[in-house]
Amino acid sequence: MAELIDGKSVAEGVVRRVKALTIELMEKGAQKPGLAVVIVGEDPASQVYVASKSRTAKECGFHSVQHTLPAEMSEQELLAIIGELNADPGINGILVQLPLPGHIDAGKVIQAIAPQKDVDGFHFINVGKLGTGELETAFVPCTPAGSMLLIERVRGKDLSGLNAVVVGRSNIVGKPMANLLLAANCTVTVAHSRTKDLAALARTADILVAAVGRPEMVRGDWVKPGATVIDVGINRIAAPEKGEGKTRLVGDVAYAEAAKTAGAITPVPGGVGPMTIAMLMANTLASAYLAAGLKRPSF
Ligand SMILES: Nc1nc(=O)c2c([nH]1)NC[C@@H]1CN(c3ccc(C(=O)N[C@@H](CCC(=O)O)C(=O)O)cc3)C=[N+]21
Repeated sequence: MAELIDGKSVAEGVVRRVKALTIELMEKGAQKPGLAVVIVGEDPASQVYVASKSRTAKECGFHSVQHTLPAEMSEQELLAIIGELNADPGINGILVQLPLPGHIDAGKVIQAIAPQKDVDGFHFINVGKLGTGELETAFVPCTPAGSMLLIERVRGKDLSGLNAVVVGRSNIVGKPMANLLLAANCTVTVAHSRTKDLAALARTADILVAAVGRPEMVRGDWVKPGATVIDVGINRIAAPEKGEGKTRLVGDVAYAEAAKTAGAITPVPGGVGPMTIAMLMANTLASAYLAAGLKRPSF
């Protein structure tokens, strides 16, 4: 049976360290790290995540502001708010919750965020830094950054020569994940919906990352014995066994099957999800350290 990778507990450790480093920063005379979370519209799932981000920011000792804006607001109004946050010296990190309503160009909004406050790591400057290995000053997207910390817990920091297969090629997870694994000396393959014989490819992976958004797509017989399996998916599916109208969360990996063969595997919930929020705090802290002219702490 695979080792269960406890993302919740690793995330709690990251938050504890952020909290301690926030105190150290303030002892040096700098101001509190400030995080602004912007949410447009009333999507209930988004509301839950945003509330959790604001709560964790407070727990870290941050200055935390939340802008909850009406779904009908114009792109221009949103860009004006981003401009104000860019200019506000009390704010080190800006996160605009995605998805945005259809009449707002998300790409335009993301590129309007000052790169040094882009704690999601979605701005071209940060994408380019990750792609060229400028990891000292890049902001790395939170989900792949958190996944990488979990992989390092199992396999150490140098992943030289390991085969990594990333299933999914999104800008938010798959591509940055592939770049991080490459920077750690893995041999990386990025698979997607057009990949031929995905199961056979997955079976070559010492590190298998599933980030496709398809419930339980990765089956037990896709997993190489001893592999480290990172399940990025969070899918809510019907759970009639729990009662009529009930739902449950599952990942992109069929957990019970995969856990028989894997060496280590992340659960859903309690795996990558909590790490995403913890790394948002770590990125905001890093931004505050850099703004104060200090070396950014590593995680
Ligand atoms: N600009 C932007 N940045 C994001 O990072 C971002 C976003 N937009 N939009 C939405 C997604 C989603 N996301 C999650 C964060 C934590 C959990 C999490 O903590 N999940 C828990 C449980 C969740 C539950 O019970 O519903 C877990 O996996 O254990 C999930 C999802 C960040 N996102």
